[in-house]
Amino acid sequence: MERLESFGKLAEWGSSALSIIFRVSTYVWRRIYPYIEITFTEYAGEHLKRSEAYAAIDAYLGDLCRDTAFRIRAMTSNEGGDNVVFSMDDNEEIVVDLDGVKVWWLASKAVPRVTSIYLGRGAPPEDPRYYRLAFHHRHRDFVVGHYISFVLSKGKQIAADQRKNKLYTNKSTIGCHPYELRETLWSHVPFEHRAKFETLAMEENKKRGIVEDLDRFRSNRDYYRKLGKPWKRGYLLYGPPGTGKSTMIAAMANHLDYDIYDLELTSVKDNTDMRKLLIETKDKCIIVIEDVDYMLDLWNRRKKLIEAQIGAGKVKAALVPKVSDEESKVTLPGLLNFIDGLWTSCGGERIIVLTTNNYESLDPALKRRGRMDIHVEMSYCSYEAFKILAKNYLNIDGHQLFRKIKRLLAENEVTPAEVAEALMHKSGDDVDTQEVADRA
Ligand SMILES: Nc1ncnc2c1ncn2[C@@H]1O[C@H](COP(=O)(O)OP(=O)(O)OP(=O)(O)O)[C@@H](O)[C@H]1O
Repeated sequence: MERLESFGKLAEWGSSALSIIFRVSTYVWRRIYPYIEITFTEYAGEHLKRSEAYAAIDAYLGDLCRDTAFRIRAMTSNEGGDNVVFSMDDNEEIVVDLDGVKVWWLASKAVPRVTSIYLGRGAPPEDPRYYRLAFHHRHRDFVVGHYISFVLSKGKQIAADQRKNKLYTNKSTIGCHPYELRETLWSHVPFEHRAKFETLAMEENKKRGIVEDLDRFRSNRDYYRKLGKPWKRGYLLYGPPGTGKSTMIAAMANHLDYDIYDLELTSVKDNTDMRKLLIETKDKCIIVIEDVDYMLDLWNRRKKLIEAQIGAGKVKAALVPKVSDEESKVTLPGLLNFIDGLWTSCGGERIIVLTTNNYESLDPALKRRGRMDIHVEMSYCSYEAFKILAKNYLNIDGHQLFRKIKRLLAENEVTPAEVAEALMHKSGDDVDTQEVADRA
């Protein structure tokens, strides 16, 4: 017993002695080498939120880890699987030599004093990880004035290069018990569509107008804030099948570097679930509802049927047959509310795109400006659009047959999809103009 006690005391003295040695050596080290230390926990750059600044530093340091292989501790593969993302491990240190200016980066983690279990919903607790940057005080101006902003912009660029946009689709909520526990209402895959505005077959001035509108929208955060309006924009794309509506959405997402949420309305149980889906979307995204006329058509037919039954005295209003549990009960007012109601103010930088093959049949309430700000007609293939497709598929700017094709396109209605198909796997010498015309 006595032995144990003396052993305990010895251990206690040992740890106090170690702590004193550590403090003295730190003090002496600081006297010899007076350095400044910045802790990046609450850092926010001029135009960056805390999380964005942290992500940028993370990416910058991860990239440095890539060059110094012996420092790689944590490796995570992103969802594409073909791009390995490196990051610093806790308590790991990286020394960066910037042409004679030495800086030390240290990754650390705040250990909570009290152990707690987080059971809440919504945002998880703050990330306890943080970075420390140390440097000699004579480099203060360089580090604070130049290096940090360099790290933020470089890190942002690296993160953008690494990041793959995602294509989300909603899981069906029809037939689910209201209390069924679900991790998320959306599932996603990497978005691989390579469509760009440059390769989109469309009149040049129309295309330029859309690109300028998107760029204006993206940079207008303060403008929307000043007006007190939700930072969102509605696009209505209409035209016959195969004129490039889906291709245009992909080009928009690639241009803005946004994720796509492809909302399948027929899988949404009711308006409440639609609101839940909206709340789960992240900022900087395009929410797409394709073939909205199909859904509206369903509602109209259901409404007419019920009205006819009431009119014929077959049923009383109170006894209107219930919609089957297998069908979506989303309504037009629910959709309108989804697009511009209160719920859209829960996030920012969102674009809503509706597509339809039947513009005329759409309810005027859905088409009204302010709700759908930009209406874009995707039309049959013009000669100008054909030249873009010829460049895409055959890499040619002109050909002896172009004049004939111009005439044929003016006389026939051919979709860009049909032209694209005719040009596929052809070389510049065997373009079958008759095939283009035959498809009309
Ligand atoms: N304007 C276009 N520019 C370039 N390619 C196009 C264009 N329109 C169609 N295509 C080609 O045709 C294919 C089908 O087009 P897309 O799916 O974008 O048409 P859509 O209008 O969305 O059709 P739907 O109404 O049937 O959904 C695309 O994969 C693309 O290769």
